[in-house]
Amino acid sequence: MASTIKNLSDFSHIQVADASPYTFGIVVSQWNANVTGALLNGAIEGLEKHGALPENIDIIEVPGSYELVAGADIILRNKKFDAVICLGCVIQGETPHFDFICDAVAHGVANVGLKYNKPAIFGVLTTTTLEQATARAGGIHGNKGEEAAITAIQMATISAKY
Ligand SMILES: Nc1c(NC[C@H](O)[C@H](O)[C@H](O)CO)[nH]c(=O)[nH]c1=O
Ligand SMILES: CC(=O)[C@@H](O)COP(=O)(O)O
Repeated sequence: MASTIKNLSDFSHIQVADASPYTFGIVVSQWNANVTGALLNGAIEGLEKHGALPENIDIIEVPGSYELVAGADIILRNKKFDAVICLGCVIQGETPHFDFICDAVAHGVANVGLKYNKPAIFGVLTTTTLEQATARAGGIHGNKGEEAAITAIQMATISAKY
């Protein structure tokens, strides 16, 4: 398995840019709040560790991961963030509902970034178990929220150059 015993959030191999010039929007879903709360903490820590100013980080909550796209659209329509981070946790149940949500959110986040010409980062866990989710929200496999924050910084830096 690709992620077996690996910390997926190890960024020691890259030079992360200075985040202080940039503004960030974070949209976080309330479903599986224990997990998404840990993702949010990881994202905030990741941004501030690399210089992002607390006053340059706006956070909004939405009900579920499906609403992350609408939330990102709303904040991008009202404020020119340098990047938006979408954080959620979708855990598979008994029906294909999981597949529809994950597909809609993945494509929706990509499309909202293109719509506003801003980096929109997909920081959504899509797991078959709660244990897999917690392992990726500050557990043995790192923190997907921190990963999303680093990605947002790097993409905001690239976007600012072109
Ligand atoms: N089952 C999960 C959901 N379901 C709710 C949807 O995201 C959405 O809010 C609803 O379909 C109304 O539009 N959401 C998650 O974030 N995680 C889940 O595991
Ligand atoms: C991902 C979901 O919406 C999931 O929690 C729904 O569970 P189920 O497929 O058993 O209805």
